[in-house]
Amino acid sequence: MSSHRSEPSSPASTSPSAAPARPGAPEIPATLGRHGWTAADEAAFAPRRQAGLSPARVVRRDRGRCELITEHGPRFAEIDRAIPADPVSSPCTGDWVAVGSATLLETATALGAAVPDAGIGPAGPMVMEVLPRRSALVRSTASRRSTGQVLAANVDLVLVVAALTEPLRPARLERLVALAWESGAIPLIVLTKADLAPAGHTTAGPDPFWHTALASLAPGVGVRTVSAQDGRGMDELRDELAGSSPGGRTTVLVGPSGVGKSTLANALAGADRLAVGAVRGSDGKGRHTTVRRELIPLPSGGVLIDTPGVRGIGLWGSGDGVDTAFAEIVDLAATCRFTDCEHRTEPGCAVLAAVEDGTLPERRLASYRKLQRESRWMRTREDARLAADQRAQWKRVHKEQRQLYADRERHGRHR
Ligand SMILES: Nc1nc2c(ncn2[C@@H]2O[C@H](COP(=O)(O)OP(=O)(O)OP(=O)(O)O)[C@@H](O)[C@H]2O)c(=O)[nH]1
Ligand SMILES: [Zn+2]
Repeated sequence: MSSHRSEPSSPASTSPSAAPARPGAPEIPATLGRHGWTAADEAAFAPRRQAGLSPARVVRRDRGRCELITEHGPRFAEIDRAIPADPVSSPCTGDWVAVGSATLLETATALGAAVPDAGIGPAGPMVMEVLPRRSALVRSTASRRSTGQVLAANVDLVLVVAALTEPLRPARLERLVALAWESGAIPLIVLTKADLAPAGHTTAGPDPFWHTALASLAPGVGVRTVSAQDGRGMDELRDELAGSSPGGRTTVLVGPSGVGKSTLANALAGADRLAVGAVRGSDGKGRHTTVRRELIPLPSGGVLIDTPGVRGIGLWGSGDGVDTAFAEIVDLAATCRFTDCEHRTEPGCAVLAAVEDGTLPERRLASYRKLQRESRWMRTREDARLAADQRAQWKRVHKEQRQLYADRERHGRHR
């Protein structure tokens, strides 16, 4: 339902040649440049190139293989067995990977008769290495067997989406913002459906009530007010996503159902997102069927990652389930010598003893600590006095909101 009129032209997305680079900087393959690959990345990759590898970005992860954007366009690739298969180490959407060639025989063995149709070609690509991530959105799992699942990698910007037509939900927003910070990305709150919101929400910022509320629950976090319906705020948002660095930013959308994430993604991505079906490699050799676009280069610059897993991240639980999920550690901790034991260096620590004798996997303790940090952050935010202040604030905000809606209803839908 994109209704924006002007689509800022972007040389990076239309130029068939390599993206412009600083003098002396290595050339960047155009397809990769559109997906965020920079001259600095290329320079760092040089030794791997010399070893015959080439860079690619993971668009989608299927069970046994990946869909990649390579310098020759989209490709399916197998994953080398040397890469650990756990949900943290193995490639996920947004990862940059080093790709080598599998022999036809290996490919054929792995994929059977599907080889020619899958467009793998005579020597299909093989993901040999996941390059170091600069950020990772992780879904923590309560499962004892894993420490979490990486849902998206190398994300720069997390758009925490909320609709102005719904009451502000402080705890949820805080959790999503915390999650964004935790991932290594930068959160940006996007308030949608400004066309339906009370007067006072402008491109420059939300009305004073929301503004005060957001400033206290997400200090230092930018806020954008948009409407995909009438296009307001969209150009500013596009600029934000494009960023100022050559590769543009990689952005994800998070937030509950119905706040307008799909609508926003469509407005940002234009027709690109709707490209469903056969995609032909730029060399004309391979034919690929793209079921769903989950890593989308934006016409105005930057890359959008939009996967169902990422969208819903952080919407379950509230961080206080940590102790339930790690009940055995809580039990052990009850027998530590010191009641305020942090299980780090304290003498008589039952938790460390259990790690020592192998009954508690160290990984599990690390995971517990990570989640505890997150939930401690939440608790700080929920400090009693602050919470009371905030409650009063929300009451004012909601009252004001109701009043504005009521006025609007009375005076018709005009401003
Ligand atoms: N008036 C108005 N309606 C909007 C706007 N953005 C989204 N909507 C409507 O809000 C409803 C929900 O939007 P979606 O984009 O499907 O929301 P979503 O967050 O993607 O929801 P899920 O797909 O369930 O995650 C749809 O009916 C949209 O048409 C907006 O800016 N203005
Ligand atoms: Zn202890």
